Amino acid sequence: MATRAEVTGLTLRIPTRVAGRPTFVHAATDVSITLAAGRVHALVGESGSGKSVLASTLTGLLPPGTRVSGRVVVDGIDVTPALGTPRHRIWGLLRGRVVGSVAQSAATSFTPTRTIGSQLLEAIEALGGTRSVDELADIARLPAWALAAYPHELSGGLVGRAAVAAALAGQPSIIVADEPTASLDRDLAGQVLDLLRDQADAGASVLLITHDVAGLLDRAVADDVSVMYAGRIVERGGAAQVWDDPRAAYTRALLAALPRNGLHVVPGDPPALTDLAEGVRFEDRVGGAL
Ligand SMILES: Nc1ncnc2c1ncn2[C@@H]1O[C@H](COP(=O)(O)OP(=O)(O)OP(=O)(O)O)[C@@H](O)[C@H]1O
Repeated sequence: MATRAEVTGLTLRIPTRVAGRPTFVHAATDVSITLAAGRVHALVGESGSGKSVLASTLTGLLPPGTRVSGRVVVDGIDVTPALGTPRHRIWGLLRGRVVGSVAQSAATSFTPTRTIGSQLLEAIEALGGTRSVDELADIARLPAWALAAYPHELSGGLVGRAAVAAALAGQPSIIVADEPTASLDRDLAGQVLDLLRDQADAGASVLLITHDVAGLLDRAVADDVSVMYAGRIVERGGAAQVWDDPRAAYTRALLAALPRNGLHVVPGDPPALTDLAEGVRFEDRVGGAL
């Protein structure tokens, strides 16, 4: 199975200020993750655990001044030296063409005053894609009338599918989808997840960032799962193993919070990632509640 992207021992510290005092957000600590051809890798964890920042290393969009150690290889290219330089020419070659992004908020990723079809055409031309707008629409199961529509005329599900179509305009081999189902109901979310699954089945490597564990389970969409807590990967493995036999207390807590498992809300609050103590663990958060 070909490796499409590999993150190894990645630590990210984002400069920020708390009460006027300069400090760092511990967004990622010693993170390793592998994206392989033909597979959907789900990255799950509560809000603020560092999932989006980690994903932005694949597109070179880290916050300015982020301190980086570790290694990121995309499509065989070691992009580590370019991680802090969003305008580095390597990102112009990779963004959209090798790494396609499905935005967190699909609706706002389109210009409101232009039709979906014209924006897809523009993306294809800008990225030198060889698929036509109709082909993209076909892959994303967008009806023909949706191409002539303005973004606000489409339902959430259709905008979600249009966002997947846009991400595919440059025929990327890696697709990063950051909460692509965030504002969708269960059926519509399922349609978007199915599209991403189709892309993996056609050979792409998909990084699917979500806190919707129920949606992942319903569609059996993921092959691999990494669970992130406070900037660290606390569990990784094949989806069946992680869901059926979770090793980490945090994974068990996420699963117990699902309605089907009794809706046991994850106890306590996620830690702030500023001035995070070294080696902070979920077990410390819940104390004797486990
Ligand atoms: N530009 C930035 N400057 C300072 N801190 C940032 C910046 N971007 C993200 N962070 C911080 O990095 C940490 C991780 O954020 P991130 O968005 O990656 O979490 P997440 O797991 O994706 O959560 P969500 O699902 O809410 O997006 C948070 O503490 C966030 O406040």
